[in-house]
Amino acid sequence: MDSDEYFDDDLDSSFLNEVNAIEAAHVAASAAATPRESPPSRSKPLLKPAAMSKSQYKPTNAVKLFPQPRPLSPPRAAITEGDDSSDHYFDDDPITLNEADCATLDAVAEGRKASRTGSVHVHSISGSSGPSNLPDRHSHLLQRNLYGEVVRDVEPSKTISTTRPFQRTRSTLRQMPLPGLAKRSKQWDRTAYAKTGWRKPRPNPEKEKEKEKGRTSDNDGEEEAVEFEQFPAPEVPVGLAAKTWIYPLNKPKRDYQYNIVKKCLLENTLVALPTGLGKTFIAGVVMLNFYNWFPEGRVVFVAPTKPLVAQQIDACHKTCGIPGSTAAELTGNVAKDKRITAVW
Ligand SMILES: Nc1ncnc2c1ncn2[C@@H]1O[C@H](COP(=O)(O)OP(=O)(O)OP(=O)(O)O)[C@@H](O)[C@H]1O
Repeated sequence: MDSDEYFDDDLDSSFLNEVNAIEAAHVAASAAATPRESPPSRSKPLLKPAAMSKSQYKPTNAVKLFPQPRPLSPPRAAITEGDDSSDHYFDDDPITLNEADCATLDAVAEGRKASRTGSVHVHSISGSSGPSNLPDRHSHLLQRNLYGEVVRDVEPSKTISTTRPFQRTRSTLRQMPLPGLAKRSKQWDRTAYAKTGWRKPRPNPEKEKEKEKGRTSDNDGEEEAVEFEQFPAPEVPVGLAAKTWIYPLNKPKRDYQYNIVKKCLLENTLVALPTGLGKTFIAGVVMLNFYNWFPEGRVVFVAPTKPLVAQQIDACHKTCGIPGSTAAELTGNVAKDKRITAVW
C-alpha cells in the first residue's frame, strides 16, 4: 500500500493546496533558522542511494524499500510530476544508500530466497587461502577482524551434501576401555568345563596340620569324626536263648511289623518304610531280642543326628523295656577317654 493514497478520497484539491502552502512556509522558516548541511558518510548499511531521487530509485524484486511512514503525507494533487520538492522527505531520513550497498542487500535477499526453496549452498569464504566462490561485489560478506583483515578458517569449510546430511563417525571414546572395566584376559572354554566339571579344591597340607593342632588343643568344644574298628560278624549261638525270641504286645500287633522283626532276627535286612509306620519300634524289638541273647554283648544303633539317637534310646526303654541305665549315648561331645568307660 502506498502512503500517498491516504487522503485521496475525502479531501478536495483546494484544501490540500492550502495545507501544502502552510507546510511549505514552515519548512522555509526552519531552513532559514538552521542551515542544512549534507549528512556525513555512514558506515552502517544504507537504505537509499544518495545520488538518486525518489522517482529514479527503483528497488529490485528481492529488496523492496519503503520510506518511513508518516502521519501527514503530501497529497498527490499538490505535487506535480518531475518536481523534486518531495525529496526533502527522503532528505530527512538519516539513512542513505550507495550502489554497492544496494547490491549487497540484493545478494542477501537472494540468499534468503534460495534458502527458503531448499537449495542450500555453502560457499567457501576462507579469503586468500583458496579461490572464493563469491563475486567481488560480495566482498563485504567476508568476515574481517578489527584491523580489516580477512579472518581465515582453521580448516577449509566443507561443502554439506544435501543427499547425505549426516555422516557416521566412530567415536574415539568407545575404543577406550572404561575405567571400571578390566580387559578380558581369559575366555570361557565350555568343552573343557563339560569334561572336568567343578573340581574339589585340593587339600592344603599346611592347613590340615593347623586343623590337627586345633583339635588336640581344644577337644571339648568341637565335634570330632568318630572312628570305628571293623569286627567279625557275631555268630548266633544256636541252641540257647536264640531258639526263642520275644515280641512286645504293649502296642497293637501289626502283621508287617511282626514279619519284618522276624526277618531281621534271622537275616541281615534293610527296612525301607514310609515315615510314621513304626520303624523305630521295629528296631527296638530287634535290639531287645539281641539284648536277651547276648547279655555280655553290645548293640550299636547308628543315627545321623543326635535327636534320633535320643529318640531311639527313649523308644527302647518305654516300648521295648530295655533299661536306660544300660544304654549309653556316644556323640562328638563325649571325650575319647570317657567313651570306653561309658560303654565298656
Ligand atoms: N504297632 C503300633 N501300633 C500303634 N502305634 C504304633 C505302632 N508302631 C508305632 N506306633 C506309633 O507310631 C508313631 C510313629 O512311630 P515311629 O516313630 O516308630 O515311626 P517311624 O517310621 O520310625 O517314623 P520316622 O520315619 O519319622 O522315624 C509313634 O508314636 C509310635 O508310638
